[in-house]
Amino acid sequence: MTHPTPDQGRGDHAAPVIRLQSVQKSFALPSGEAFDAVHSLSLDIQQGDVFGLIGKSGAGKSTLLRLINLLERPDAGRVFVGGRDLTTLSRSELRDTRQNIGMIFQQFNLLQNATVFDNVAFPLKIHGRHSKAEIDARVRECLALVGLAEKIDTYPAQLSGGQKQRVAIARALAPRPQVLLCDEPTSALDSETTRSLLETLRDINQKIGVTIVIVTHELSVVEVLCRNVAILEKGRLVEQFAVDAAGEAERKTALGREIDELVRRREREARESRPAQPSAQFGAQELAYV
Ligand SMILES: Nc1ncnc2c1ncn2[C@@H]1O[C@H](COP(=O)(O)OP(=O)(O)OP(=O)(O)O)[C@@H](O)[C@H]1O
Repeated sequence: MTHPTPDQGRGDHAAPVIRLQSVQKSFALPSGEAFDAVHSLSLDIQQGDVFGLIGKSGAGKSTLLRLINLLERPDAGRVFVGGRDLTTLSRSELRDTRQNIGMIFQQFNLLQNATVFDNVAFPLKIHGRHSKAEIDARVRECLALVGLAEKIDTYPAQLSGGQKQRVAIARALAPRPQVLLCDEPTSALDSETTRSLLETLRDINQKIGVTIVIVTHELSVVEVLCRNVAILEKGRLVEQFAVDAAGEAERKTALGREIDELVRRREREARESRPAQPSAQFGAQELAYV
């Protein structure tokens, strides 16, 4: 099976790269009752977008993200990525299709006993479709993309948190996915490292057109990185808007109003040519609603 490259995918502006149709996911509580973590939710995400998922703790953000690559299988509804309905695929078809969906996590999830090279090469090697030379070239390309070319022979234990997350990004991008799912990718990082990682993600989105879906509890991450954002409450999508459309519509949620306020503040500061202070960008106020 061949996967469309991001470039191929970009040609079709009408079809979303991700389409969730009435997806439902329940978990069994210890009492035996079912708890709806994601409740009949529909969502389209366009190719090349940087899309944020936010909401209070327990709102269902991570579950929703994991439904996109079927790490969580929906109890009902359909999940389309790159035009394929993942819910109808066999195990081996799903394994193939997941090459089109990279993912990174809060705790990086690197192979500790493997070098940076072997970590990034891993998804290419397990598929057995690439020659040694192709793998070598692709690993170097991906490490250059995340600014870590010189760390190729290093082990994860020798890297900082930000560098580990960059390796994870390089590994996720190695199979040339259309979609990169990010589950709280900056939560384990300090504010300086967060800022630099967000710049890298934005750069990658612009350079290769990969669609980024990011779960975060930091509103500043949405404000700095995302083009569109969806707000979840109790497993439902309650609001969705373009981040740069601050002030154009009344927001339904407190989180929506807070994002608007952050965007407006940044615009005011830009007009007054007064750069925002790092502490104001990644401060405690973003955590207040968790
Ligand atoms: N495997 C599971 N088994 C049982 N309950 C689960 C499971 N995974 C998630 N849940 C429950 O589903 C709800 C949604 O969880 P989820 O992790 O998606 O929320 P979240 O918005 O990402 O929260 P946080 O910001 O705290 O990570 C929570 O109440 C959680 O306890």
